[in-house]
Amino acid sequence: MSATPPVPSAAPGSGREAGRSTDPALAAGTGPDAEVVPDHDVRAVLAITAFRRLWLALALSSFGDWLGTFAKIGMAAGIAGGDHTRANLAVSAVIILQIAPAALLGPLAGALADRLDRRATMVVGDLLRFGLFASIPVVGTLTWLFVATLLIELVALFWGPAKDATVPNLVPRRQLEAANQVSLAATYGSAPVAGVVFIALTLLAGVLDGFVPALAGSQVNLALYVNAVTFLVAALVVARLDIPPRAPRREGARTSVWRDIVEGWRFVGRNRVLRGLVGGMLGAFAAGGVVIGLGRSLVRDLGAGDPGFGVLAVAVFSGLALGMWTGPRLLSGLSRRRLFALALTAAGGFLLLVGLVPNIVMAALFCLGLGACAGVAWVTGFTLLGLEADDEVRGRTFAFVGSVTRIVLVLVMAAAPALAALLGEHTLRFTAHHALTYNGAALTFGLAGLLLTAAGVLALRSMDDRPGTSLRRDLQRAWRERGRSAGERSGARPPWPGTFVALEGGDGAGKSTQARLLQAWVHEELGREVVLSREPGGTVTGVALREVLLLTKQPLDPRAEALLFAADRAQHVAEVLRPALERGAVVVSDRYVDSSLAYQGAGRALEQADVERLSRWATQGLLPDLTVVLDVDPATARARRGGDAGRGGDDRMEAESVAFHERVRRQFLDLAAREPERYLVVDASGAPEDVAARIRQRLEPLLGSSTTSAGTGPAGATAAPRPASQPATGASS
Ligand SMILES: Nc1ncnc2c1ncn2[C@@H]1O[C@H](COP(=O)(O)OP(=O)(O)O)[C@@H](O)[C@H]1O
Ligand SMILES: Cc1cn([C@H]2C[C@H](O)[C@@H](COP(=O)(O)OP(=O)(O)O)O2)c(=O)[nH]c1=O
Repeated sequence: MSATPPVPSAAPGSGREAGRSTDPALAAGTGPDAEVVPDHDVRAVLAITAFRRLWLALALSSFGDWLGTFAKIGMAAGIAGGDHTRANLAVSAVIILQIAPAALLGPLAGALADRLDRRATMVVGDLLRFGLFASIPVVGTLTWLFVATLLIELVALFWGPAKDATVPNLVPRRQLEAANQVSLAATYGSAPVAGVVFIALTLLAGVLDGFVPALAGSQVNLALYVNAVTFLVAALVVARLDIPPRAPRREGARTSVWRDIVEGWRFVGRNRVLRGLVGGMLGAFAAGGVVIGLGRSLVRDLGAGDPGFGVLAVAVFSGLALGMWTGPRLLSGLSRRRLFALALTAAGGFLLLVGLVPNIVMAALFCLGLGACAGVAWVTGFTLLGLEADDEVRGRTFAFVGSVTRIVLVLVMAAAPALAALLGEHTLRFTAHHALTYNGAALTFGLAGLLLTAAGVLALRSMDDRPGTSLRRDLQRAWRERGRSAGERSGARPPWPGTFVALEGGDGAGKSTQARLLQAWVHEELGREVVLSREPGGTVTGVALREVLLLTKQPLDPRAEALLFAADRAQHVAEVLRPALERGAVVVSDRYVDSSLAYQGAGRALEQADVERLSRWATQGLLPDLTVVLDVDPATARARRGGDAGRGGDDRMEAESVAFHERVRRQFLDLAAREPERYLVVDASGAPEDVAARIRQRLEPLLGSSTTSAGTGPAGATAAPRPASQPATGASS
C-alpha cells in the first residue's frame, strides 16, 4: 500500500534511508531538540530531474490510490445495498483488505523487492494496478472488488519499497529531508485533491451514465477509470527514469525478517521515550481506524450521502496536509515531545466533538482540526522516532512500528462497526422539545476521542523532556516565536538567566563607543554584572585568529575566512558568552553572527544559508536577545575611522570597496527587518549620547525583567570578567 493510510514506513526518507545516513548534518541529533540542519530548500530538491520525475510518479500514484480508496468504499457500500450493517461490513472489508497485506507481509515484501530491479518493479507494478483498477467496474461484483483490492495492495507492497529505496540514490543526503517533505506533500496533499475530484466525478457520472453505458450501474465507475489511467501515466513516467546503479546491500540485512521484527520490538520496549511514542502512535491509528471504519455511517446518520462523505474526507486530509506542512514550523520553539503529545490530545478533543455535534458543517470543521492535529503528530512522531532510535536499529524500529500500527488499524476498523452496533442508539432529552439522538457510530467516535486524549496525556507522562516547566508557559513562548526559520528556531535560547546584546554595523559606525557607554550604564545604573566582549578576538585563541583575519598579507579564500570567523565565534561562545549568560551577566558583544552574514554572506557573496549554518553550528544556536544595528552610510563611517587616531590603517575588511560596504550595510538592515522584535536599528549618524539613549530605551524593559539573576548587586557588579583580550579599553581596531 502506498498512500492509505498514513503509516511511517510508507514514506520516503523513513527509517530505512535515515538509518543509513552518515551525513553529520542529518545524523547530528540524538535527542528531540538536537540540531538537525538539512537543506530544506524544496525547490532545490525538485530541481533534480530524476527525483522530480519519481516525485511526479509518486504524486500520480498517490492521487490514484486515494481516488481508488474513495471509489472502492463508495462502491462497496453501494453494492451491499441499503442495509446499514451490511454496508458497514463491506466498507470495513475493503479497508481491511487494503491494509492487511502491508501489515502482515510488509517487511517480507520489502526484503524481496530489494532483490528485484527497482525500475522494472515500479513500472510493472503501475501497469498491473492500471489493469486491476480498470477491471473493478468491468466485473462489477463485490467479490471481485475484494480480490482486486487485495491484489492491488500486494502489488503496492513491492512498488513502495522500490520507490523508497530509489529516493536516496537520486538525492544528496543533505536534501533527503526536503525530499521527504515534498514526498509527504505529494502522498497526503493528493488526498484532498482526490476527494474533490471524487465528488466531481460522482456528480458528473450521474449526468453521464445515461449516455455512456460503461459508467452505468455505479456512480463511482468513472472515478475508478480515471484512477486506472493515473497508474498508466505513472508507469510511463517511471519507465523514462534514469536510476543510478544500486549500492551493494549490507550482508546480513536480508537474513531474517522475523529476527528484525523481534529486535525492533525489544528495542522499543526498553526505551521509555519510544514506548511513549509508539503508544501514542498506536492510539492515533486506533482513532484513525474508527474514523475510516465508521465515517460513512456517521455521515449517513447526519443525512449526507457519498458527497457528504467526500466532504469529510477532504476536510480530514486537507487538515492532515496542512498540519504536516506548517505545524512543526508554527510551533518550532516547543519541545517536539510536548508537541507530539499535545497534538494527540487535541486530535482526541476534535474527534470527540465530531461525535458529539450532529451537524455536517460543524463535523467538517472539526475534521479539519482533527486532520491538522493528526498531521502535526504524525510528522513530529516520525521525526522523533528517527532521532530516538539508534542508527543501527532505526530501520527495524520503523518496520516494527509500520506493521504494528497497521495491525491496530485493521483490528479497530473491524471492531468499530461491531462496537457501534453494540452501543446502539441513545437519546438525550433536555426538555420536552429538545433532545439529541446519538447512534452507535457517533458514540464510538466520542469514545475514540476520549481514548486518544488519554493516549496523548500518557505519552506526555512517559516522555516529557521538560518536567517542572509549565506547559502553558512553554506554549506561550513557542507561540511568540512561531514561524521563525530553522536557523532562528534552533536559536531559541536555553533558559539561562543572563541577557545577551550584540552590537552590529559597519566599521566605524560607533560600536565600540556604544559598547562602553552601555557597559557603564548597566553596571552603574542597574548594578548588574556586565561582560563586554568582541568578535573577532574575544579570547586568547580569538586574538590569534584576528591577526590572521584582519592583518594577514597572504590571500585568504572567502571560505577559509568564513571558517576562521566561525572558529573565533565557537571559542568565544564556549569560553566567554555562555558561561557569562549562565551566571546571569549582561553580555555585550561587539559584533556576532550577523557580521558573518553581512560580510561573508553579502560582502563576499558566499551562500547565505551556508554562512548561517556554519554560525549556527559554531554557536550551538545561541542568538542574542537583542541585536542593535548601528546604521550609518559607509562614507561617514570611513571618515570617522580616518579621524580615529587610535586605529592603524585600514585592515583587510576596511580596505574593501564602497560597493562591498554598501552590500554589508544593506544586509544588516535586511536581517533586522525580518525580525523586528529581536532587532533595534539606530541611526548612528547622531551624537554618541543620543544613540546611547535610544539603545537604553529599548533595553530597559529587557533588562528589568531579568535583574533577579545571579551576579547582581553592587558587590558583584564591579567584577566584570573580561575576555582575555580587553576590547573594552581603547578603540576596538
Ligand atoms: N555617534 C558618533 N558620532 C561621531 N563620531 C563617533 C560616533 N561614535 C563613534 N565615533 C567616533 O568614530 C570613531 C569610530 O568609532 P568606534 O566606536 O570605534 O566604531 P566601531 O567600533 O564601530 O568601529 C571613533 O573615533 C569614535 O570616537
Ligand atoms: C565578527 C566578524 C567580523 N568581520 C569583519 C568586520 C570588521 O571589518 C572586522 C572586525 O574588525 P573590528 O576592528 O573588530 O571592527 P570595527 O572596525 O567595526 O571596529 O572583521 C567579518 O567580516 N565577519 C565576522 O564574522
